[in-house]
Amino acid sequence: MPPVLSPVVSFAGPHVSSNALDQLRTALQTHLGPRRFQNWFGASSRLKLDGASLTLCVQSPYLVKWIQKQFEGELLRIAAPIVGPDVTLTYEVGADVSLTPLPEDAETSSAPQPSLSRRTVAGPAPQSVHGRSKRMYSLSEFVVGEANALAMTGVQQFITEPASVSPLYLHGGVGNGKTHLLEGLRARLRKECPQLQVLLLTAEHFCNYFTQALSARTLPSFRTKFRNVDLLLVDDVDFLDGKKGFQEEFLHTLKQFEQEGRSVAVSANRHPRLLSNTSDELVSRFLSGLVCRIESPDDAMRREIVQRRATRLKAKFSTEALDHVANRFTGNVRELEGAVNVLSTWSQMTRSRVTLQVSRKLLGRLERDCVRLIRVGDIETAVCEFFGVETESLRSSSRKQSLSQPRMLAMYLSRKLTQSAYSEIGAHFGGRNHSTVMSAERKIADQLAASQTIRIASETWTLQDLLQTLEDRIKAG
Ligand SMILES: Nc1ncnc2c1ncn2[C@@H]1O[C@H](COP(=O)(O)OP(=O)(O)OP(=O)(O)O)[C@@H](O)[C@H]1O
Repeated sequence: MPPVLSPVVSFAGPHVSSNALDQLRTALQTHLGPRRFQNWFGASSRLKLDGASLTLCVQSPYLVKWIQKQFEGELLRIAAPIVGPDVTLTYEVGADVSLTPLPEDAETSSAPQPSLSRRTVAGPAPQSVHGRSKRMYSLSEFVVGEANALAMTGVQQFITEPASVSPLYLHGGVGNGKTHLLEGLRARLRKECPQLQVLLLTAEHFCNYFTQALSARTLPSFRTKFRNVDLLLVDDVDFLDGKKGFQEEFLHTLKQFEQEGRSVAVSANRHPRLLSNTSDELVSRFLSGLVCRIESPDDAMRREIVQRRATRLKAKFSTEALDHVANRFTGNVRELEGAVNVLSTWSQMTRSRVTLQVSRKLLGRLERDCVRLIRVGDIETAVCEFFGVETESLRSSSRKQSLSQPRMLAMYLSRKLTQSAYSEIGAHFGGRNHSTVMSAERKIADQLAASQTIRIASETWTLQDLLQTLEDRIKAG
């Protein structure tokens, strides 16, 4: 809760004295605390007073919006006893206000940093194994298509009006751009509004800081440091799943941000409802903002990503080679980029253009070396976990719908994601024959065509979403 405002200065009457502005600044500082005051009303903006009319000069329209939301009410309340009850507030943009630039924010160590004293903190280790600084992602480099359009819109909304979508929850499979979006978001915020204190860190780092504060008995200062940031971005919040103590602390942080009108964006590898070992309270907080799913990129997006990366690496690809790479690595963007790296390195080494033939040969080797084989057992495990059923039950002869539907889905996915024959799949799921598997495959295809929905616990899923979620989890291992 913000401190209760005491009328530090008495009403100055209609003739505002020249030091009214000083009184107002002092009162603001007392109310906001020196750090926030300095940040928003120090060198970065200028207050002018003419009679009862107060003007705040700031550098960008973005800042006006932000200050209106965050401080206008407080500012007028504080100003009233000093300037008079008729006080009005207007804004001036583009005045000669000097903005104090933020220090470079990248943490230079991969180890969790015990101190949060920087204005912004990059969470995951931003160094490569070679010790060079990691490239920071930007939103302009992010290829947008149907698979991630909602997430990108959510991010843009967070930039213009964070509170309207907070907490923003981005989720999707491995390597499909969640970290890229959060880093891009931070970079854009810093550019648009350098005063904003934006903290980006992984959930794992959050836990490390918390553990350290606990053992050093510095919990109050740990919490105060979080209180000082305007926007909190947390990558990989699924890390908290099953970690009760950390969840409580994170929930406490979210609540505090909410109470103070500050905003949070997070990313995770799955939908909040699939965080099965996360408290209901935290899940419902995640659900209360904007939840956006990021899917694997479609053909056109993959092609665009390959093209851009090849250009960035100054490698020449034939059109057929570009298509070949884009069609070969469909699972996630990280793998796609890895493939382009291999071909670009070859191109530089040989000073030659990457042709279809070269691409086939090199990627054929790469795939043999790295493609993870999915087994029917992996699919079974994922389906059982998702539906909360035991393996024995799934394999049993029971025809209860609560078992037959997940069993049919597991069979359908086994056909789709493995090379196993109908008879092998049938044998795996309780010694059933091949025609049972064929019939399961047909039924699920029909249900998909009919856009059927399925109810799991209290949640209704479209079959398509459910299958995609299961696929992502299986592929992620
Ligand atoms: N739509 C996209 N456009 C351009 N590059 C992308 C896109 N999606 C992902 N990438 C790139 O793919 C790589 C992996 O992305 P990123 O690290 O953001 O994935 P992630 O979803 O956070 O994965 P993880 O779940 O493993 O943390 C990065 O190099 C990123 O720049």
